Parts: sequence; C-alpha cells; structure tokens
Amino acid sequence: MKDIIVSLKELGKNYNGLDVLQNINLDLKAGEVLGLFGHNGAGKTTMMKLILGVIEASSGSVNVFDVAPQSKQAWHSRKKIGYLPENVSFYDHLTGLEVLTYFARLKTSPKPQVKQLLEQVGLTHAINRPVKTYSKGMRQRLGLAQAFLGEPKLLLLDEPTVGLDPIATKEFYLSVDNLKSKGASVILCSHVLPGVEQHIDRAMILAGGKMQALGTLNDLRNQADLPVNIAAHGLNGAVLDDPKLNLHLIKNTSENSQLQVPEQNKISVLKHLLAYDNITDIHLDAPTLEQLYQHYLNKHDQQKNVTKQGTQL
Ligand SMILES: Nc1ncnc2c1ncn2[C@@H]1O[C@H](COP(=O)(O)OP(=O)(O)OP(=O)(O)O)[C@@H](O)[C@H]1O
Repeated sequence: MKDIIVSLKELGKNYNGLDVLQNINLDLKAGEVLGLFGHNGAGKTTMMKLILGVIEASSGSVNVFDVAPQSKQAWHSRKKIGYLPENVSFYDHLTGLEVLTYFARLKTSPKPQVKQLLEQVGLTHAINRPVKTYSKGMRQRLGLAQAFLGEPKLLLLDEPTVGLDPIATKEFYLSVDNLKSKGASVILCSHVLPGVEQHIDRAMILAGGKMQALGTLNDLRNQADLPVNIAAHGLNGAVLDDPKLNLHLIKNTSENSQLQVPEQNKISVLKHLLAYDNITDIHLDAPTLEQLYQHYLNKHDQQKNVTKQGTQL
C-alpha cells in the first residue's frame, strides 16, 4: 500500500540461536509517529537496525518505502531516511560545521540546510569549534541535526533526548511535530516517558524481544483496563463508603482525597463526589504512559514466571 512507509511482518532476529526479536508486526503510515518502548535489551535498536537494513532478519520480512532495505533498489530510498544512533560519534577533530557539511554531501542535501539546522539545534555559537570540545548534549544536538538533514520522510531516532536539557528536549519534540506535519513518519525510542505521550500517535511496548502492546494510548488504556486516578478537594476526610463504587482510597486528609476507580465506575464516582456540598475541586487523570508501560512489563514478567514454573514441574 502506498501510504505504508514501513511494513514488518512476522519479523524475527536471532543471534547465535538466541531470539532477540520475535514475531513483530507493524504497518507505519506516512505522517505517523510511533513511540517504541522497552527495557534494556528488549530489542528496540535491533528493530531499528532491521528497518535500516544494517542487519538481516532471521525470519519474516521488512519493507521500507515498498522495498526490502537490503535490496539494491533500496539505494534510492536511503536518502529519504534520517537515523540517530543510540551513541552518536563523530570525527572529533572536525568542527560542527565540517561534520554536518560532510554528512550533507553524503546525503546530497542542499548546502544552506547545514547552517539552518545547526541554528535549529542551537549550535550556531559553536559551529567553528572542534567536536572534541563539545559537551554530551552538544554532540547529541549535532546528531539530531545530522538526522534531520534532507527533510527525511522516515526518521529513526534511538534515544533522541539523552543528554538534552529541558529546553532542547522541548525544541526537539517541536521539530518532530513539524516533520510529522510535513508528512514524515517517525519511530523514536526513549526510556524517558514523561513528555512523550502528546507527540506520538501509537506506542509499541517490547519486552524480551516480543511485542507486548501496539496501539494508540487510548487502545492501550482500554486493553489494560487500569483504574482512573481522581483527586478531590474539600471533602474534609469524609467517609467515601459506598461499596458499589468499588473505589480504592489512596489518601484521605482534610485537604485532599486521592482515589482510584475502575474506568467503568468513573461517572458514578464523580456523581457521588459532586453530591458533597463542601467539594471545591476535582481532578481526573487517565493512566499515564509510564503506568501503562509498567502494566505491560509486569504482565510480561508474570507470563515468564508462569512459563518457568511450568517447565520446572
Ligand atoms: N551483535 C549482537 N550479537 C549478539 N547479541 C546481540 C547483538 N546485538 C544485540 N544483541 C542482543 O540483542 C538483544 C537486544 O538488544 P538491543 O540493542 O536491540 O536492545 P535495546 O532494546 O535497544 O536495549 P537498550 O535500551 O539497552 O538500548 C540484547 O540481548 C543484546 O545483547
């Protein structure tokens, strides 16, 4: 299909007989941003390398811009891909300007873009300094400028915000939003979950090389069926004792009452709370990406334990 930029079917990779990625299925559409999350060693970088064609799949298939990334035809589409590796490294004795000019030549990107990108990532003041004098965050910014070269149609970003300060992180996400609005597809993996949710369309959670979840955050919330968090002010420690509401009281002080309720009881609980005359404020929070991530990882650990116990019997 024309609209599908990356298609993974039953994709698997093993190293020396050990499965590090199994049965991954994904159709990434044009203009879609996918957040890829998982513990250390879950298989995130391996998946990116398979999409880039740097390593070969052990099973299943990869298609990027409708061709296998290791095929000869893939040569033409490589220019359309931007990649930020997990650990950026450059020719240290070259200046930032020289490094980016070199990459721009390799990618045949327009020359004016080099200075423009260096400005976008906030490195204008340091373009004539050798990269060996750059701080970790400055190197990461240079790495991002390199990935953004040529206005890519597919961006693969491995830990893009590592080392970035809060302002640079915010600016990075704005750049992602901007590329998305121009139709670029993005796969980004990160261990820093707060702040990511509003910039991704779907999330994939990997654990032990297997896909634990794939969908929009709402899909994941519906599947996980985690409780909703409610904070109420002004209850003055009133007893919330209706057993039908099935609520779990986390904290109940004179100022603040915090409770968790199953999603399906949310409205009844809100009606119940509003019946208290003294109530002054109510906050309602859906499960965060962090809570969802924790839920799917716990589920994976439980499944692993069941399998382990089964094999011990
Ligand atoms: N060249 C290799 N040879 C053998 N095993 C490898 C190789 N590359 C990766 N692995 C293994 O594959 C698994 C997945 O590694 P990968 O780098 O994809 O994880 P990751 O999810 O990106 O982890 P992290 O968050 O730590 O970067 C790990 O168990 C790793 O040891």
